[in-house]
Amino acid sequence: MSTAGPVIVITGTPGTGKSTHAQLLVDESPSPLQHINVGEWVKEKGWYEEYDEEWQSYTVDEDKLLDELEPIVAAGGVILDWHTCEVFPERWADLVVVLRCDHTKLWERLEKRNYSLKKIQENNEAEIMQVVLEDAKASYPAEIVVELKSESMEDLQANVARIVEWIVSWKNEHA
Ligand SMILES: Nc1ncnc2c1ncn2[C@@H]1O[C@H](COP(=O)(O)OP(=O)(O)O)[C@@H](O)[C@H]1O
Repeated sequence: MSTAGPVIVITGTPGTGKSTHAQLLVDESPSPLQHINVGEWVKEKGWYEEYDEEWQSYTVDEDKLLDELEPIVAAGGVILDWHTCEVFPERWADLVVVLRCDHTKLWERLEKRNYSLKKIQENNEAEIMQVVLEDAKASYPAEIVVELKSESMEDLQANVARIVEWIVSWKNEHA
């Protein structure tokens, strides 16, 4: 939506590697990208209605979130890193990357985060049921949704290289 740079949504079940990918992409991108860790921003900026003790998560104030992010997204050159993507208006995204991970590996990653068993199970099940992928497909045109495996460092490197290539062609098209 802007010629300054594309808007890349990186989504996936918690622990699939969104922030790791976003950080490497910021380093390797041919044009400047701002990494917005939406979950962190929600917490830091108070864009939530309440904290849900049972699920150890924040109930996001979606109107506030969208109002605040709109001008930042409109300026372009951002990575929106969040475990859900159907909240964002379709027009925002130029590319939607959905990271996937084998559920055994994902379980180990989430255990290391000291998540409650309930939260680990919920996320693991969501990954097996490919909830985020289905939501992404339902929310955006098929041609901008890309599913990428994130199980190893090789996957990480290859995924970031592929997204960098995509950015180069996006820049050429929008020059
Ligand atoms: N492709 C990958 N290969 C190996 N480990 C990974 C990969 N992607 C992420 N990780 C590891 O998994 C954990 C969760 O990654 P993170 O980027 O924080 O996930 P998310 O942002 O999706 O919650 C981190 O310890 C990270 O180092």
